[in-house]
Amino acid sequence: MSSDDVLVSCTDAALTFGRGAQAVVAVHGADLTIRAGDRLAVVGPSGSGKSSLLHLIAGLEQPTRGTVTRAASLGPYDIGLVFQGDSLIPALNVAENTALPLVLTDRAEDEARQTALAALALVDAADLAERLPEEISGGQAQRVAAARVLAQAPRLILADEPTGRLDHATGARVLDALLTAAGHTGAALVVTTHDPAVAARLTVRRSMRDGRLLAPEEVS
Ligand SMILES: Nc1ncnc2c1ncn2[C@@H]1O[C@H](COP(=O)(O)OP(=O)(O)OP(=O)(O)O)[C@@H](O)[C@H]1O
Repeated sequence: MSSDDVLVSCTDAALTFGRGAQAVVAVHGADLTIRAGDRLAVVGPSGSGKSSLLHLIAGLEQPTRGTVTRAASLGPYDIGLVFQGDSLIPALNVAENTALPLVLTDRAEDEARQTALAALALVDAADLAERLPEEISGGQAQRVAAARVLAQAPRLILADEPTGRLDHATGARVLDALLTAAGHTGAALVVTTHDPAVAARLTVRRSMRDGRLLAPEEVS
């Protein structure tokens, strides 16, 4: 695989919150290369640093040591985020939220809506299209966030515990949808999870323990 395929590379990338006695090292020098088509699970218990690592990869946090380099060709809309917490815009309904990345990149409104509805159907959320975020549950919001990234068709999908608040069957469906979307576009997919069954669906697994990213465990 040529170096052209490298989307993000982390070299000894560390992230520390706070200073002195209060300092929390969320990520100790992590080395990681993400290439087009990669399917990576970052597995670890709560507090092990998985979200912090994703934030470094996404550029939402700057490393306090080491480097995180993103390919020059990777624009902001080439990275799709499915993150924990409220990421939907309260004043927009579910269909509008899902279509937002497309509208922001100047896609025609009709086309954006059709793409959004198709993406919502893929995660079994088509019936939520006209509801406002305050009218859906946390688990449903997680599915909508997944649909939004499917509609966006980015080159790198970063999903932070995308199945965390979902029952097993719905979680599997969301993961199916993310894998299908990544397969269609050749995007790289990075999923954090504490669930070994979710991790087993991805090609490479890396464990995090106390902020340390362990060596890759590749599976065929
Ligand atoms: N903004 C912050 N300020 C201070 N400490 C933080 C901050 N964000 C995370 N941390 C700390 O960094 C460590 C790693 O947190 P992180 O959220 O990355 O773990 P995680 O593995 O994603 O956990 P979870 O699965 O519960 O989301 C934890 O000790 C956490 O308390």
